[in-house]
Amino acid sequence: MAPTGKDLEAVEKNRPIVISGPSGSGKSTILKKLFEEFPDRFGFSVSHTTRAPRAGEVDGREYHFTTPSAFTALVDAGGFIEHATFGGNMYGTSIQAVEDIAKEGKICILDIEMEGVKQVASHANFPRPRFLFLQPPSVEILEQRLRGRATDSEEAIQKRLKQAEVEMEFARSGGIHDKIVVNDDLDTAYKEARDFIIDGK
Ligand SMILES: Nc1ncnc2c1ncn2[C@@H]1O[C@H](COP(=O)(O)OP(=O)(O)OP(=O)(O)O)[C@@H](O)[C@H]1O
Repeated sequence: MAPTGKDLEAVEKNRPIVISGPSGSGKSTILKKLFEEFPDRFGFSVSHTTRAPRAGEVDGREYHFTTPSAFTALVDAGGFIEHATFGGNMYGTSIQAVEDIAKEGKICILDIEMEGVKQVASHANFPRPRFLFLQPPSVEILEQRLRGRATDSEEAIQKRLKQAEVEMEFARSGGIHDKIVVNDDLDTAYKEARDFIIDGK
């Protein structure tokens, strides 16, 4: 569905924030603190996916569950700000889903990976969000944190570290991000991220 002028006005008023950064850089940790401090100010958009719902998942809550043909039709109609295929399933953030958050008077937070960031930044008619990049202090510290999190296999950790180098180079040279926050001391990084998100500083 094409965006309506009125809904995009709401998006322009409550400009979404794109947060990106290597896996393990601390995006979830920072966002958790932000939502604790400001419980009503932000929202996550509901993504579309072609994967089957898992037990307990509700259409329109965890995801908008969609057939591949409906998904492709929405891609062709320019209805996504970003989309990608992972593990054989399509995922995407629709313009409508972001507008739904903005219409509630909330700022939509988009936690997306590098290819998605490029798509959002180059979208033809979606108002430009504000882009925040969260950077680990070093690849060595990132490795320690990924190991400390204990959620990934050795193979996954190596893959994430390699990808982290690519993403950090992209942030340095891409010219997209409005703010880069180095997540060394958590409280300091949180304050910097919050100042950017809340006050635009
Ligand atoms: N400033 C910090 N100092 C020490 N540990 C931290 C800091 N920030 C985050 N961590 C820890 O690093 C690990 C990775 O953080 P987190 O899961 O928030 O990363 P993420 O960017 O959301 O990763 P993913 O993209 O894989 O979801 C977690 O165990 C978290 O507790």
